[in-house]
Amino acid sequence: MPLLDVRDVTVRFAGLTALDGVGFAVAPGTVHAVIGPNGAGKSTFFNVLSGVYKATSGSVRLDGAELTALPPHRVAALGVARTFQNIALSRHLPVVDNLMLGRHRLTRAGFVSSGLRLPHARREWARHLDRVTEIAGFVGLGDRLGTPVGLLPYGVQKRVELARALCMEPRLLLLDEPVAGMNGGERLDMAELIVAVRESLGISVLLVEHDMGMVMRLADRVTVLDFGRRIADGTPEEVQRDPHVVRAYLGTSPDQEDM
Ligand SMILES: Nc1ncnc2c1ncn2[C@@H]1O[C@H](COP(=O)(O)OP(=O)(O)OP(=O)(O)O)[C@@H](O)[C@H]1O
Repeated sequence: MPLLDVRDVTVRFAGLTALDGVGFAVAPGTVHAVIGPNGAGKSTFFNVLSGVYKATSGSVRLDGAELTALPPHRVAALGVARTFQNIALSRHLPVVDNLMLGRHRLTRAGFVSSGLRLPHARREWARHLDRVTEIAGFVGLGDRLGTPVGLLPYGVQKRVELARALCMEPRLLLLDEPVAGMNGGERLDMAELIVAVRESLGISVLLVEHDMGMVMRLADRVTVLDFGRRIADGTPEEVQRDPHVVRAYLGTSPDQEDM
């Protein structure tokens, strides 16, 4: 059974069909990319998956559970965590606080609101801090826990965002343009980290990305959207050869073009 099963999803905004009957499946333990030219519907799709937009019709299931009508916090509780195109972190807070906020939905005592007055809240906080420290080490932020996020280089901030999503202990991680705005070295580091997330943690990754080199290297499977429709779905090699895809990208070969 696929981890994520997307069927016939349509999203209409007053007069405009942003997604038109899109379907595909994400297998457990894989990296799956969604690509497409500007305006193809990729962000809309991510917003449907994370509960920010409601699909006009169609269904999205995670391990059989229907996500389609759920608000974002319920989708997150079922195990879908996401990062954003533009960094969405508290810049003045240290890395550790940003990561602890990522754990909030997992807390029973609600250590943030209880202000650590109760012993069981303090114990729970310590347990979460251990796990946050472990995750920070995993993404290479072990020595940055006390640094305010705003003082970190851009590429490192993107890692903090990914770490915060991991702190939610997701089964599926949605990455919205994880290497946008990064330099070459930062891109390679991020690619390595995404592979590690899949291989060491066994978490499935669904990413939207414009950097074709990255997509072709990383993804096990690629779904291509154009004008809200799915025009191709397959391995990176299959998709690169697909004439619909080549045409959608204005006749250029996808592996030659940073779209
Ligand atoms: N909230 C909204 N209200 C109205 N139209 C919207 C809304 N969000 C997206 N759209 C429209 O839906 C279409 C798909 O947009 P979307 O942002 O999903 O594409 P995209 O593939 O993510 O593009 P890009 O690569 O430029 O980020 C576009 O025509 C866009 O203008």
